[in-house]
Amino acid sequence: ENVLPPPCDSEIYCTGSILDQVQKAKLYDDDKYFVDMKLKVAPDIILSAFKNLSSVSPTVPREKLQEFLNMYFEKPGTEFETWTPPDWHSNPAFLNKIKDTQLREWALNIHQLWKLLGKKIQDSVKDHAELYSQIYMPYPVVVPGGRFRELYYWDSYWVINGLLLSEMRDTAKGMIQNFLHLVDRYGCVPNGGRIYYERRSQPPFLTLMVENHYSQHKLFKNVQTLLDQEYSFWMQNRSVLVSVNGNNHSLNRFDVQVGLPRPESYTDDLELAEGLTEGKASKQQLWMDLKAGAESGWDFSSRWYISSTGQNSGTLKDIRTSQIVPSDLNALLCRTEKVLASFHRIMGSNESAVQYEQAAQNRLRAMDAVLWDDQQGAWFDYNLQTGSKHLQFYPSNLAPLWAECYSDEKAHKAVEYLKGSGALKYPNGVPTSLVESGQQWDYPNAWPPLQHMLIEGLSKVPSEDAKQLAEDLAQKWIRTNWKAYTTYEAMFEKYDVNGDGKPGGGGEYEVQLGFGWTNGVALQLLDQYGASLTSGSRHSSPGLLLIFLLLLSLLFTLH
Ligand SMILES: OC[C@H]1O[C@H](O[C@H]2O[C@H](CO)[C@@H](O)[C@H](O)[C@H]2O)[C@H](O)[C@@H](O)[C@@H]1O
Repeated sequence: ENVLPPPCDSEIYCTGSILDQVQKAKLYDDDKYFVDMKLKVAPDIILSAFKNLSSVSPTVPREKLQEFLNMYFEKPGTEFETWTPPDWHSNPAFLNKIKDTQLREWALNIHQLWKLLGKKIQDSVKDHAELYSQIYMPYPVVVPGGRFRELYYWDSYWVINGLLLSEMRDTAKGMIQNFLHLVDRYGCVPNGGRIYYERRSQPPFLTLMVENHYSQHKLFKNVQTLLDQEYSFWMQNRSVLVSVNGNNHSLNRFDVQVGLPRPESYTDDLELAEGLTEGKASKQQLWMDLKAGAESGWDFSSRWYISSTGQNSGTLKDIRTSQIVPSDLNALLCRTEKVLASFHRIMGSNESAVQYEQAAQNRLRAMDAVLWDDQQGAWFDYNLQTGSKHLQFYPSNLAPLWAECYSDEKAHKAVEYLKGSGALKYPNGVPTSLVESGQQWDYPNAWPPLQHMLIEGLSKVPSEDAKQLAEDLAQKWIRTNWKAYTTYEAMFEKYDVNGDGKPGGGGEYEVQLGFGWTNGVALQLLDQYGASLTSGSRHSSPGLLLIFLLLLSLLFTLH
């Protein structure tokens, strides 16, 4: 088990006795608080001061620990300087597309939020990296908000799409440059901008970020090289061979070969591992699969459970993320391969373009063979332990529609699957699953990125029916976000499908507000469907109400 590397090399933020004792003492409500604090002096001085302190009593009493923290650590959030995005202006064109005046006003409020969520990291983080867990970024970042005081990888895809609608091209470009810088430094994009995230990633959206931003711009050779490098990271470290009907298929999974508890959720991981009887090795396995769950972005969900009987059931202790081949990750990589092929064509490197096209075709074939279920009519996660699919509903079962990675008539079947799944009956969005596990990536929570991928996927299906469904889901989601906003004056990271404007819950931390991807998705839907969306239900739109009143008065006249 010692072969596994720790989450990072810092003996304060990722391993060691200070981390262990401070987190176990539960001095703060959230374990993330301590690992986000800045050191007041060099790590060596802090380590030897702690050594002295624990030589008196190996378990340092709570009050002494608090004194020690007051002396050597600063509260989180001090690493930013005051900054307002210079490319922010008050009237981006997309606002004029929104017909409902209340929604238009709200969109302007959301647009204003970029000024609060945009942060510039001080130069001292670059010059004295050893004092911070925050990773220095050369360009300003837009953070999700709340406890998330750093850049997040997959969140930023929706943030950047929102920034582009807000006509903040420089801020969006800076975000992308930060991610390219991270690939250059780490070989992949870490989960988020903290050193304790550096040995795991998140769903790889960088190529699609570049595609959206550079569509009207020149693509540079060095950008292409870094995108290729990120792709290689996923192929070299996250591939798995699946054998079906005598054929081998290469697909991808989330898999983090890193030991120890997650520093930012240290006591959660320790407590979860407590009852394990099989010794330390199985603890390490649990912690690896928890990190792989975090890498998936779905931390945590029944989606990653494999119980002792091989079923997709159980509790968080049954998490086996690395033993599951996810449909959405493979759909995303398929779309990435196609975009990388087109980038290489633009750059004139036809040989590489052909290789990527071939990779996309191979993946399509693998997804057909391993993930597609013709009887059900959707793509399901594949369990490597049992060699079977998990047939429970998750919006990720429809991800290939969003990625446009499917063959034949599958799209129409998938729309029928969705209609029959039971997931469309909720008034406030599509739930993350139909299982109430207490985890945040399950029922009754609905998450912005999943709503967006589903809506975009349906809107691309060549059928009026699917397009109408997409629009109906957009209306539901906007109404949920709007209702919560009118009640709490806030945008949340997730919502409750039954709550009529109620934020989501569950999982290991309180629901957060801010919120980067929620804002990005709301702006995208308001842009796309702004001509028809209303702040009330569809039936209370002024047009329909007027027709209803006219009919009513006609009836009265006839009588
Ligand atoms: O601290 C617990 C976990 O928090 C993050 O996950 C959640 O927030 C992220 C930021 O919005 C989001 O990307 C992720 O999908 C959420 O589940 C973090 O990414 C995890 O690594 C961390 O353990």
